[in-house]
Amino acid sequence: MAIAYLGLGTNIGERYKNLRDAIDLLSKNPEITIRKKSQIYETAPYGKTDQPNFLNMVIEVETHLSPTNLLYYGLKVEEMLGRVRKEVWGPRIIDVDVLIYEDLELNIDDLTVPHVEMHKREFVLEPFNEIAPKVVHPTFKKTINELYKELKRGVMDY
Ligand SMILES: Nc1ncnc2c1ncn2[C@@H]1O[C@H](COP(=O)(O)OP(=O)(O)OP(=O)(O)O)[C@@H](O)[C@H]1O
Ligand SMILES: Nc1nc2c(c(=O)[nH]1)N=C(CO)CN2
Repeated sequence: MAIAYLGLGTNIGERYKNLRDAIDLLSKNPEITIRKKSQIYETAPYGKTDQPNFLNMVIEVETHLSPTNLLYYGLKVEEMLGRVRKEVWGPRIIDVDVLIYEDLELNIDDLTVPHVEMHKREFVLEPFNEIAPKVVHPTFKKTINELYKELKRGVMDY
């Protein structure tokens, strides 16, 4: 049994429903138990800025799935909700990212854990900090709360 954190994001269609549906599908998998859910945050688009605002949240799950199978199930949820991949960082019905999986650092074909960009993204760190401020980022050896505060202060240099 492992603890993992997933980031959810949506900026097309019925955004609240998209999050509800994604959580529903995640919890329908017998290998996944949702333990905590952050609030839903309305966030300005990061990276590619000429697109609608996002709703973002972070959830804590307990799972028997391996990191790769958790990723694949997240991709399946994206597919079931009708996401069509068009452009990197572009608009999406739902995005499911594996942020952290236990204290693992993995860099394999389809999966990099911790998520490579997570420490630079307020839309990830703010909800993550709400539900799990003490979780340690395995690469930087800093807590989510420390990373969040650093990002807010603008002192990140990695
Ligand atoms: N930790 C991870 N979580 C989710 N996807 C990952 C992760 N690491 C690598 N990937 C790969 O990235 C691909 C996701 O591409 P996607 O189109 O969702 O990127 P994006 O959402 O536009 O950008 P970002 O991943 O920076 O949020 C997946 O097919 C998956 O194989
Ligand atoms: N606010 C916000 N901006 C983004 C998001 C997101 O989920 N929220 N996802 C992106 C690609 O993964 C790119 N930019």
